[in-house]
Amino acid sequence: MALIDVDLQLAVSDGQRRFALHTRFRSQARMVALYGPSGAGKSLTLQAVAGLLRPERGHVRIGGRTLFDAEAGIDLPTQQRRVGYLFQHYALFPHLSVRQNIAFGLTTWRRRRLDARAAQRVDELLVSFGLEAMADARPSALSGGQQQRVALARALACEPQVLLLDEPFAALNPMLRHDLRQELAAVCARWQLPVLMITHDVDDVLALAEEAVLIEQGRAVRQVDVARGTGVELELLGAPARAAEPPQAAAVRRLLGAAHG
Ligand SMILES: Nc1ncnc2c1ncn2[C@@H]1O[C@H](COP(=O)(O)OP(=O)(O)OP(=O)(O)O)[C@@H](O)[C@H]1O
Repeated sequence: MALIDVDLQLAVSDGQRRFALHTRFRSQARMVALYGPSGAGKSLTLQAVAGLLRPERGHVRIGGRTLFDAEAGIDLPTQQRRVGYLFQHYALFPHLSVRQNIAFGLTTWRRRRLDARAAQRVDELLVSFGLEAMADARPSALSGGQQQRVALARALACEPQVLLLDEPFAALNPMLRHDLRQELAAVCARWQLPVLMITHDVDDVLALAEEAVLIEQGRAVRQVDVARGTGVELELLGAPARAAEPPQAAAVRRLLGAAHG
């Protein structure tokens, strides 16, 4: 059984334009990158996995759990999907402290106080992300890297069974990216979660992902094994995998770079 098994069909429209999405891929890898040009449908895919968008057809299975299955009539609400979501630019609440940001998903509008177990979880996250000293600070007082850590801690607070990362490095300067890639890799290894990550940057793929799915014009077109530097055309699933020339990194760049001609 695949760790990540996604088959999504949906259409969105703003009244004038209609965008049809059909992304289908399966992976045994723990760290999968969704890569492709702007407007290709990467965020829509992630949103549908999280339950923020309802597909018309298809299914989402992660770690053996079915989150959505149109045919079987299964559509778990977002809160029950056990999904940790790291938004682009982190979407931290500026008026809340670091501690309150991390705790946010564990409270409700009616009940703002944490129970003892949830409070302990928040404390543990503050420690494991090295944020205790700034627990009462506002996000604006933190560096880009610290903000990313708060956002990751918040995504992990609900004890998710999958982590969805939307451009986790987009808000960072290139100097920080390198360090935070290492940090994110360590976090993912430590929490042993399947991760689906959107990126525009092939260096993110090379540094972090085991597999990358190339998304173009609303379709998952190619699945790339990063360690081997090989790819499979998804529209022709069942066809033999294409071998690419070494070195591995150059092959991955070429396979993914094909998105841009
Ligand atoms: N709610 C919506 N209503 C109408 N169209 C939408 C909606 N959300 C996204 N789209 C359109 O769907 C297409 C895919 O959007 P999506 O955000 O998934 O792209 P993306 O690959 O994540 O791009 P980027 O890398 O720039 O974030 C785009 O053309 C976008 O304009």
